[in-house]
Amino acid sequence: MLELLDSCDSRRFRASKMQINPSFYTSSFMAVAAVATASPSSLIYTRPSSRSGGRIPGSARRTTALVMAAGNGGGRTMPHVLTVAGSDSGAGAGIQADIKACGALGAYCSSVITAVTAQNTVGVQGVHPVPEAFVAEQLRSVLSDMAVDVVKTGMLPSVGIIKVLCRSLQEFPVKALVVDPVMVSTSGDMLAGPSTLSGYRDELFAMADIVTPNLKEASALLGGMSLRTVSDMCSAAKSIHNLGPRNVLVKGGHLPGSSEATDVFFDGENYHVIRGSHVNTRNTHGTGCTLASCIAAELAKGSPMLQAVQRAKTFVESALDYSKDILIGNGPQGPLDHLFDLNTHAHTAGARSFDAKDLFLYAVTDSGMNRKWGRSIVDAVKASIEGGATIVQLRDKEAETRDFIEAANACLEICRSNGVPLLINDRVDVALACDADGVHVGQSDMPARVARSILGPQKIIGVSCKTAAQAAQAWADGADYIGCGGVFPTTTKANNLTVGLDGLKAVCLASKVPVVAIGGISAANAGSVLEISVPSLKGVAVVSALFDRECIGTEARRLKSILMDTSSHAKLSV
Ligand SMILES: Nc1ncnc2c1ncn2[C@@H]1O[C@H](COP(=O)(O)OP(=O)(O)O)[C@@H](O)[C@H]1O
Ligand SMILES: Cc1ncc(COP(=O)(O)O)c(N)n1
Repeated sequence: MLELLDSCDSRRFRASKMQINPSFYTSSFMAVAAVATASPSSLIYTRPSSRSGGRIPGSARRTTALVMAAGNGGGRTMPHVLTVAGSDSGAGAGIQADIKACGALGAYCSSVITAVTAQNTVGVQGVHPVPEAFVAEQLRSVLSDMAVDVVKTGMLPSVGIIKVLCRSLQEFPVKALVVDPVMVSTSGDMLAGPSTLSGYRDELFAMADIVTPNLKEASALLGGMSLRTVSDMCSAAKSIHNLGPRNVLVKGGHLPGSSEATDVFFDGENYHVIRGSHVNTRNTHGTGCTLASCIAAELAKGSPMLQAVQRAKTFVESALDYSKDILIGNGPQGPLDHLFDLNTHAHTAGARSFDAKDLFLYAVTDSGMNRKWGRSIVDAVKASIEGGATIVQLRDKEAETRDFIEAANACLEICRSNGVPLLINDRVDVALACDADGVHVGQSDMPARVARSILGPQKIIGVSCKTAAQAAQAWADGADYIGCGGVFPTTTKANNLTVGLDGLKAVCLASKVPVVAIGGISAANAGSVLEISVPSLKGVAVVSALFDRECIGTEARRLKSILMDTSSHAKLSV
């Protein structure tokens, strides 16, 4: 019983972070409650209905899975995206792109195939839709067995298939639905007939958390409206929003005469013009599928919607840039290399998985502050992640080693289940003992070079630096990032020299590794820090602005939104 309620709580924790589709949680909670009050054996031995072809019917199957998972002590779950889309034999778009994109972002991707296409870099040579009943059967197979977080749709070749999908989603609610209304391929070939427009408008959009049409698709959905400018894209986003989805992203990859790749995001209240650099390449086949899959993967990982969209956009831009010279096929539209990150490091055996974006909102704990507010380190870390912290560092200069390891293990569990790295301040032994993601060392702690030789190539190492020379040394010693500060005066660290915004800027300009700013940073000045606008500055680290506050979650949310606003307005590369 306790385990069941625990798992329910952690799901609700993620739900509140995503702020989408609460019905999923209601139904999961009810399923858990039903299991908790029923005899487990009566559920495990539910007789399969003949209509379901010998399988256990959906809802009972789901509750059975919960019982079994709880009975097994609960395994490690993964963020899970189900893509419902067409197969592209050339593997640049469709199901194949979706699986690669989700994999690259750390999400598991199951697939329901709606059509098989014969396709390559020249165009689409043939389309073979899968019968509706078999699409329904695939949906039931996946949704009745696996805890899918997010469903992402691609090519839905007929209204019948759209209706089948809607019925499945009503039977098996998920946390979020991402709809990419695929109609025409980059090569100009039709992938879904005009009759699907009514299916999207009348059935699927009302269930969607986000819809991601390109310019042609947005125009078709709006009866042929002409879309030539960003302002047209905003009007289109609003009109499509009126059709029912919670959010709309109109993609401007094909905006005529633009030197930027500009998309418009509309959440029903605010417009966000998301600008990216236009990559000059023939390899743009599958960008739309990739973008929607990345949004789905980020949502499954717990990101809020706007952040998911921004991360997806950055991923597509990086993939395009990395793949711009790749030669696959002889036609005009080549594919992307979704696994560019893996392939960039493929030559470095055991490459570590540090992502500089994780430095965005860096929470550094303080044992004294937690004592003062009467909360445990675990509760403090949990609240900071709930509020949006992207990396956590445990800093405790007083704890007994045994207590420190115990606390680190408990925090690691929370961090891992939320995809947030956990670093240990100074104590390389504690990091090794609990297999944390890495350490952060100061100038008088163990030298980074020694820490690297002890921890090996895969762990993350950060070093505190105040000068360009220290930053150069940290890089030479194998550091992954540096923390630069104190930027502003602070009471957290005695006798800490303040470098100011100018000192921070000088270090950022000199550093060959990503930088996080630290020292006296709070909601009042975080924006001014990011505004120094040096590409190596990836985020801010905060101590008292989170942990010396009554409500850590609220403060983290406030800081995160300030950072996101500043970075999107100033078009910073954080
Ligand atoms: N050449 C490019 N350089 C940079 N970003 C691009 C380029 N082409 C498309 N994008 C981006 O890729 C994403 C998919 O857009 P788009 O190509 O318009 O969709 P689709 O593949 O559905 O036609 C968008 O975020 C868009 O801005
Ligand atoms: C099976 C399938 N699904 C989607 C697309 C759209 O991708 P793109 O617009 O890049 O051609 C495609 N070409 N094939």
